[in-house]
Amino acid sequence: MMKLGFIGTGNMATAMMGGILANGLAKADEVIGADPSEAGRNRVQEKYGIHVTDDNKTAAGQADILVLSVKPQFYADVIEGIKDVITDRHLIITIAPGKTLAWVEEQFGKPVKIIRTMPNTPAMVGEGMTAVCKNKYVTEEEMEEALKILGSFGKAEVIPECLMDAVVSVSGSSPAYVFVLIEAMADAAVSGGMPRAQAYKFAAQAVMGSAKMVLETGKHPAELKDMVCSPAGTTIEAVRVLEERGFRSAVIEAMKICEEISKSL
Ligand SMILES: NC(=O)C1=CN([C@@H]2O[C@H](COP(=O)(O)OP(=O)(O)OC[C@H]3O[C@@H](n4cnc5c(N)ncnc54)[C@H](O)[C@@H]3O)[C@@H](O)[C@H]2O)C=CC1
Ligand SMILES: O=C(O)[C@@H]1CCC=N1
Repeated sequence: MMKLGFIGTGNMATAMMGGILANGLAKADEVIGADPSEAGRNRVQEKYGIHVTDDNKTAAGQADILVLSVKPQFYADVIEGIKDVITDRHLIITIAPGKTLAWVEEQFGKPVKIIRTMPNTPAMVGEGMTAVCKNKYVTEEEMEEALKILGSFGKAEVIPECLMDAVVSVSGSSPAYVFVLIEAMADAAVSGGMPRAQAYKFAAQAVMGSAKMVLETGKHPAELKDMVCSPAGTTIEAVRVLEERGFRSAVIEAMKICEEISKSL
């Protein structure tokens, strides 16, 4: 069995580990996480029983597949610190926005197998969406192996690298916009008299069901919207106000900023 390492055991690493361990793609004993923060290390150790260390080199040396799960700002320093122990045995998985295959390769300063991905936190509940691309040193078999691991916590799809910034916006960051939407919907339901806990459940289930309809019916979202809007009914009035307040444009403009920031990192 391959050993799996994580440099940085924060939110995204924790979400990925959860799916990988729950689906038996690795045993806790085969996973090691490195993090300078004691609280961060304790969290994953208590939750999953994996090995932890405060030394990135130790984790990198032991791992066959190594996920760089730190913020993009720390990538250069982290790579500088581990590159000596990285060999042609290693498969490096990146999850940072903006960090291209070419840039990461250059930081290592030698031929290294790199798979660039963009996951999202719904990985925590097995409903992640991960975009994947690779550099020329990664074989098709290694890519298959990586897709199995990344597919253990949701959907994983190969895309051309030039789409990665759009992916950051549409699936990497988008859970945050959806959480804001759910929170706002629940606030309105509370204002209508519903207890808060129940309001979150109703709002979240409606969002999940709507997403499932898009994925499973193959119908255009506009057609699905029209099916909800009864003539002279309640929904079309809600849609009218959303359009008047620029809901659609707010989403698009927010996502374009997100994409731009990703490009600049
Ligand atoms: N949170 C999300 O929804 C997503 C995050 N990402 C990417 O995942 C990466 C990690 O993000 P999060 O987990 O959200 O951040 P986080 O802040 O939760 O976790 C980062 C972890 O890295 C540790 N760390 C800091 N310096 C380190 C070093 N020199 N060596 C080892 N560990 C170090 C921190 O102590 C922290 O535990 C980022 O590149 C982010 O862009 C990608 C997709 C989604
Ligand atoms: O906010 C961020 O920078 C990361 C990348 C995608 C989701 N979270």
